[in-house]
Amino acid sequence: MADSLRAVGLNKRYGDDFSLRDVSLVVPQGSVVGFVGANGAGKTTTIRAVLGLMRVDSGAVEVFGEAFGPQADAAVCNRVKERIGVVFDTCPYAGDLSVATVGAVMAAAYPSWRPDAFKTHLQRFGIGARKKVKSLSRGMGMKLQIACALSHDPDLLVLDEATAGLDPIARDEVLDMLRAYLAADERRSILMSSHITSDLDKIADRVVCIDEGRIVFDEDKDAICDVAGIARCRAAEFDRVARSGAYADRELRCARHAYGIDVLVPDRFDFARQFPDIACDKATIDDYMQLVLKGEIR
Ligand SMILES: Nc1ncnc2c1ncn2[C@@H]1O[C@H](COP(=O)(O)OP(=O)(O)OP(=O)(O)O)[C@@H](O)[C@H]1O
Repeated sequence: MADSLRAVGLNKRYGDDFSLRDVSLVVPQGSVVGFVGANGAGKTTTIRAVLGLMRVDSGAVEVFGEAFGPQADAAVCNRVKERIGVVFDTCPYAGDLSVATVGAVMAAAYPSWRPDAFKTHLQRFGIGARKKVKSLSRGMGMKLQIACALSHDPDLLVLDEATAGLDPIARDEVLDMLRAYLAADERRSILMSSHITSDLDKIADRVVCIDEGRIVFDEDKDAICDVAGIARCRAAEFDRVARSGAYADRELRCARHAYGIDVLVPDRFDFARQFPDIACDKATIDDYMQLVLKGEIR
């Protein structure tokens, strides 16, 4: 299938403090791409860049195969924008608006707006239509944004920390809604940034990690959560693994603890065959990120 979103070589400099450096990102149709990274790594900046909400110094973005962004054809961009649902980490609607008025504003902006779907999502989230935006808690504000984003049947959802501020039950409910959204049309796709990597574990197909404005890995989720492993070594075992010739120079990442050394290995099944006496657990996205970003290289 084609790509819903393709960003190539994005560069953006914010003074001397921060730059996006050659950021490329692809969201294939029918897939969920999780976007992770530490605070200040550049996730929101990248998302704003791909949504055309800021000018980049160089690079290109295509959405649904069309050039997209401040430099692209305005009519094309407006058409494309109608097919994107966006949720930011803070509620963007004016505080004095009622929830019903937010719905009316969305209906005017999106020809594909479905009032019945909006009503259903609000009911599911327990948000009263008469409530003022300013009276909503942070979690309710996020739910309102999610209800809005899903009610115009977008082909691409871009979620920046959309589950932040939601309790675990609400997060699971949102993940269910996202699964239903995807199941309704196989071409739909999602780009979602999150610090709650257990959510991405449940829904993502790929995980892209950014650090200090650069993409540091772009991996199949199963390669991280099913295939990769964390070997729990003692010092002598780690030496044996590192000298075995099974791994290239600088291929292993490790973290030393008082009780031993955790080593990220790319394939835990292969590791178990070669070193059956050393325990090797599944990796989580958090383990993988920590070791790739902060691990000692061996
Ligand atoms: N308009 C701006 N002007 C100058 N610097 C900015 C601007 N917007 C963001 N930055 C800087 O860019 C860097 C990346 O910020 P960004 O919001 O993209 O990070 P993030 O990965 O989304 O972080 P978090 O997880 O904390 O939300 C930060 O150092 C931030 O201070």
